[in-house]
Amino acid sequence: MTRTVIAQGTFDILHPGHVHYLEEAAAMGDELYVIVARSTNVDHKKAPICPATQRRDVVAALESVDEAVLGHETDIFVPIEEIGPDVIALGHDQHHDESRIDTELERRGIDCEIVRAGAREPASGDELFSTRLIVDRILERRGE
Ligand SMILES: Cc1cc2nc3c(=O)[nH]c(=O)nc-3n(C[C@H](O)[C@H](O)[C@H](O)COP(=O)(O)O)c2cc1C
Ligand SMILES: Nc1ncnc2c1ncn2[C@@H]1O[C@H](COP(=O)(O)OP(=O)(O)OP(=O)(O)O)[C@@H](O)[C@H]1O
Repeated sequence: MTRTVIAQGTFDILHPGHVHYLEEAAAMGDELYVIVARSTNVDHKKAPICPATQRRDVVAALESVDEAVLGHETDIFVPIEEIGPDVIALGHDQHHDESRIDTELERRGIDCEIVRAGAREPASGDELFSTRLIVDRILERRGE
């Protein structure tokens, strides 16, 4: 019986933190689907720089990822219903409330575990494991 895992996020400018999260998510099952957030749904921080199609394509190229899909425009549970995962892997710092997701999964009759992944060990030297920090450094170095 194949154990299907779903991971999700913005994945704007890919970095080792993303790779770590997706490798951890992949290790939770046999196949990993990644839902890439639509730019319009990223409302809890600055909008992504790269379009969703580009962000999906880069995530899809990662070895740990079996399939990357564009998220639904308005109902984030549609891809969950379509894929029917055994596990939803949340990122170590993702703002989602597990109990709220759990309640909605139950309401929709979706039987699926929610597991939070761990953080990548802190960056060493001048490595940046955060899209926001990468953008900040670009602005700083390019003199904006
Ligand atoms: C269970 C689940 C399903 C999601 N499905 C979608 C979706 O269908 N469409 C979408 O645009 N975003 C989807 N998202 C992503 C959220 O919209 C949110 O933007 C994303 O979690 C951003 O997290 P980040 O700040 O870690 O990048 C989903 C998130 C979760 C937890
Ligand atoms: N350093 C990290 N260690 C482990 N997981 C990470 C790390 N950075 C991001 N992730 C995970 O990758 C997923 C997508 O995160 P997101 O696209 O928001 O990247 P981000 O670098 O955290 O963005 P930002 O820095 O702009 O908030 C989330 O589940 C997040 O928890």
